[in-house]
Amino acid sequence: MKALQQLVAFQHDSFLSHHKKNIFYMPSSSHWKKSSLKWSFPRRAASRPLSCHQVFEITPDKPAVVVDQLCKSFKIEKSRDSKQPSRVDSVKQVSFVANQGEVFGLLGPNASGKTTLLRCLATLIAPDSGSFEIFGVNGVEQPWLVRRMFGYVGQEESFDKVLTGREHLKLFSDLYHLSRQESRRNIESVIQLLNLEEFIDRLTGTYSGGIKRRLDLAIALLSRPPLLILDEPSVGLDVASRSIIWNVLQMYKENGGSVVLTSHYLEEVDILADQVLIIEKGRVIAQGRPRELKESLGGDRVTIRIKEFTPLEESKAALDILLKNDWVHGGNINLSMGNAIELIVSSGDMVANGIQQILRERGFQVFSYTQSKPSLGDVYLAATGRTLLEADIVGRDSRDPKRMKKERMTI
Ligand SMILES: Nc1ncnc2c1ncn2[C@@H]1O[C@H](COP(=O)(O)OP(=O)(O)OP(=O)(O)O)[C@@H](O)[C@H]1O
Repeated sequence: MKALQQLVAFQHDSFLSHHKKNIFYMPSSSHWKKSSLKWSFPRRAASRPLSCHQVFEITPDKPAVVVDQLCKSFKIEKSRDSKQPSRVDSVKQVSFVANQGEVFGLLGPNASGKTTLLRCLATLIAPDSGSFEIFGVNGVEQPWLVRRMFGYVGQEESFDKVLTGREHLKLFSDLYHLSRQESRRNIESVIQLLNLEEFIDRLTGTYSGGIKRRLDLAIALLSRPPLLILDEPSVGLDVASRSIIWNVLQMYKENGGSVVLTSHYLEEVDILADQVLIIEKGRVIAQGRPRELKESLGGDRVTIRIKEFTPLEESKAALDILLKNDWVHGGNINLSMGNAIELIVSSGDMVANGIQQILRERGFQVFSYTQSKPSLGDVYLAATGRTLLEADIVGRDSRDPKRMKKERMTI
């Protein structure tokens, strides 16, 4: 069923096989060198009206994605005596621009609206209001056209257990209307690229989560789209699969591809994304280049643990003492890190000695002390007053997995 949903989103595409005058991107890594696949992005003559089999031109002056004031809410089922509202506003007036040749990261805790936003972009659900463009084509007015421009990897599993990985790739290459030669060449290339040789002729029902995710990405890359839309591409993966996926995304970008991905891994967004949009409860709370966002906070970040697991009262008492110094600009207790004290302080080595001395004079031990430049986690904390992990726990509680699963099955 899930496979079918994904297939339906892509079955229109015969245009890819029509291009002969494409730009070719020759990959540089060893993966890509051994691969015969050249990354080719389709072109369109801008003056011509677009039709189902029209040739596209991805003009360099158009951003990959422009989202303008997008809103999406859902009706929720509830018990008669429930005091909850009957609708949930999943995405509230979100706007952003994702440039061509860049990775755009949507970062947010559970239930913040990331998947809903991506499903709107992937034309799987229609927004209630607002609009979006993909390479200059309006996705609300012409969803059948924008579907040809991206590969989509959703969060849910989308494989038929009784087919092998190779059979899935063949099925999708038929749905993309790739010529026999293109199909053979592209299938071999994506298998090599995602290191799938060992698994590709086994039934997908026997695959681990990491291999399934790699096959998902292989399918998304099969038609060589200029844009990838990826919902948490590395969630729950082992280190090896995660690094393969990260490498492939880096290469894809270096070769001119554009990516919009969601994540609630700060590290993933920091490593991969050129631009980041932080979203909470459906609203944009911060947006920019990761470095600029971090630098805008100023000062250093200090994390202190009084004990390995400090009682909350003890951490609070120590925090109160430290906040009295004018070189401490702010602080909080990180409950998800054993009640560690987190501070924003003036930069400099003197601070480290000062803090530890003050704590010892007041009878506190210092189990561990780290001082660093601000991270994306600090950007999130500064914008919301809580850590991403704390927000994740709250968000997880507000979800109704059964309802969401049912919804996804019926779209
Ligand atoms: N089909 C649906 N029906 C009702 N509510 C929904 C539906 N889809 C999403 N929601 C609600 O919208 C909010 C945002 O959900 P969404 O899945 O977009 O968040 P998310 O940031 O992707 O979360 P996660 O990281 O856990 O996947 C949640 O409160 C969720 O319960």
